[in-house]
Order: sequence, then C-alpha cells, then structure tokens
Amino acid sequence: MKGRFFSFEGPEGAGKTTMIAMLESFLREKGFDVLATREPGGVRIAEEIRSIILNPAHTEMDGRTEALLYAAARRQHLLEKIIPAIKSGKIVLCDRFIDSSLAYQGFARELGMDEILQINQFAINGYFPTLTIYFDIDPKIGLERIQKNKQREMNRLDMENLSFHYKVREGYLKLAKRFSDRIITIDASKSVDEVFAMTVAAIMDRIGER
Ligand SMILES: Nc1ncnc2c1ncn2[C@@H]1O[C@H](COP(=O)(O)OP(=O)(O)OP(=O)(O)O)[C@@H](O)[C@H]1O
Ligand SMILES: Cc1cn([C@H]2C[C@H](O)[C@@H](COP(=O)(O)O)O2)c(=O)[nH]c1=O
Repeated sequence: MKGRFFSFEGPEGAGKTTMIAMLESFLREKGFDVLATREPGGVRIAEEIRSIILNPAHTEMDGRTEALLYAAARRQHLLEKIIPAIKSGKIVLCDRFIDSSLAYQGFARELGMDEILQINQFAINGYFPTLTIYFDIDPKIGLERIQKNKQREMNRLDMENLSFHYKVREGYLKLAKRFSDRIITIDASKSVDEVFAMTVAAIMDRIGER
C-alpha cells in the first residue's frame, strides 16, 4: 500500500485533534497502518522547539524567530518521522503542517505568505501533504470551545487577541483558494458526527476506497 500524507488545519478549537483521533481508530479498524502526529512537535527536538515557541512567558519572541523555529521543528519532524512513515506505506495524519505557518506567521503576523512559503520550501524540500483538510470555524467559537476544556492549557499563540485569530482564518481562506487542488474546506461548526462524516468521505475519496 502506497503511503499517504494528510494534514489537518484550522484556527484554535476547530476540532482537528478530535477528528484525527476518530479517524485514526476508523482507519485502523479498516486495516490501514496509521501514524498520527502533530506540529510543532512529533519528535524530541521538535517537541523541545514547541515548548520554546509556545511558552506564554516568551513575549519578547520576534515574529521571524517564531517562523524560523516552526520551520526548523517541521524539518526535523519530517525527516525523523513523516518521511520514514510514508516510505513504509503508512497513512500519516498530521495535526497542522506548512499551512499553519502560512496562515499564522505569513498572514496574521504579516511576515508575508510568499516569504514564509520560501523558508518552508527549504525546510520541506517538496514534501507537501497529499491532501489538507481545513476545518473552518469562526475563531470566537473555536476559542470558546478550548476555554471550556479545563485540561487544555492556553499557549502563547492562543493568547493573541481576537483580531489576530480572525486574520488567521482569513489567511486560511486565502490558502484554500490558492491551493484548491490540495486543500478541502469542511464546515467545522457542525456537530462532531457531521464533521467526522465529511472528513471520512474526503479521506476515503483520496485513498480511493469510497
Ligand atoms: N464539532 C464540534 N462541535 C463541538 N465541540 C467540538 C467539536 N469538535 C471538537 N469539539 C470540542 O472542542 C474542543 C477543541 O477541540 P480540539 O482539541 O479537537 O480542537 P483543535 O482544533 O485540535 O484545537 P487546537 O489546535 O487549538 O488545540 C474540545 O473540547 C472538543 O471536544
Ligand atoms: C505548526 C504551527 C503552529 N502554529 C500555532 C498554532 C497554534 O496556536 C499553536 C500550536 O498549538 P496546538 O494546540 O497544537 O494547535 O502553534 C503556528 O503559528 N505556526 C505553525 O507553523
């Protein structure tokens, strides 16, 4: 079985983690070999970079430093975990990837989507996801969802103001238009079951087993 690389994107609280967990069980039950992972993180060095980036005390972090750290974490994660999994025929489900950098650092931080694409192309060297599912949600609703979840700690990016989170969404919507052959948009304001049904349909369609 040929390996596949799927990424899942969206503003805070869109439901990515929930959908990946449900999809992982669903695909395993169907007999697929699955690897679920996340960014920033997934491997030791990238998890260490994650804790530096997301530490709420690091308020002095420069935007370009932040963008470079995300790209560095991505490079390490890709080499150590994602590429070997794809090569061994696994289905990789990745919670965030390059589009997070384009929406958050490129658009919302105003560093420029093309500039961020350029540094990330150096990091990923052609390894774009097979398909990206963008869970679209009003950021206010997404933030309310994560605030209700008492186990979830707020990180430095979560703590940005509401207008930043609205720009993140605007960035994603631009990306969905620009990369329409790779990015599928799902309305994440629907119920968990409805969002899951749409997610399964999109993934199985791409795997070719619908
Ligand atoms: N469709 C949905 N409707 C209502 N609540 C949902 C839905 N999907 C997920 N949730 C709940 O919203 C909260 C956030 O979901 P989840 O952690 O999956 O989002 P996320 O996109 O991974 O967030 P983040 O990237 O900010 O960590 C969780 O408490 C989850 O149970
Ligand atoms: C990969 C990536 C992530 N971010 C932001 C998005 C979130 O605010 C955090 C990660 O936290 P999560 O709870 O695991 O979603 O980091 C970013 O700004 N740029 C990126 O490339």
